[in-house]
Amino acid sequence: MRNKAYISLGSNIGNRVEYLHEAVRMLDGQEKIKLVSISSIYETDPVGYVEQDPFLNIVLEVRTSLSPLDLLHVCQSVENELGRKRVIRWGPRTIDLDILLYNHENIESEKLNIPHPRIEERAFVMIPLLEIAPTIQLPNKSMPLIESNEFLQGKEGVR
Ligand SMILES: Nc1nc2nc(S)n(CCO)c2c(=O)[nH]1
Repeated sequence: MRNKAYISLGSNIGNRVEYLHEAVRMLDGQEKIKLVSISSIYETDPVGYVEQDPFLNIVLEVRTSLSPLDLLHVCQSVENELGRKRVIRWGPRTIDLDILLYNHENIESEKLNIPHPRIEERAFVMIPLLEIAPTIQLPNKSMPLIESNEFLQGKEGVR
């Protein structure tokens, strides 16, 4: 399995830890996906639609022989299996899986944008990602994320 991908998982309804564990078990159970690393679980305030409960977030590193689109389909089937109902866009969800990175590829399509467009604005993504991949560098960037991201450098808002 020569492809490396990073996946962000979040849950803010019900037994959040169990939903995360079950989603990880389902991903790792796929023959074409191998779990390599899993971050700590972070409790995070909701961003986007803020009238909802806090999330638990993790980031995984996986190896896979699946194409980005097929990996997306697997993530979507895990969401459906665990009862994700898109009642309110950006609203509460039992489980949410977002593909953050796939090798060093840039993918822009209707169904899939990689790197995930909001990686650099979301501490709930960057902190667990950097925990498991401290030297990660986003495609088309000349520096590692930890150096290039203003948010992480504490410069955000300082002009
Ligand atoms: N803290 C936090 N806020 C979020 N807002 C949305 S939408 N989501 C779902 C992922 O896009 C989250 C999340 O996973 N964590």
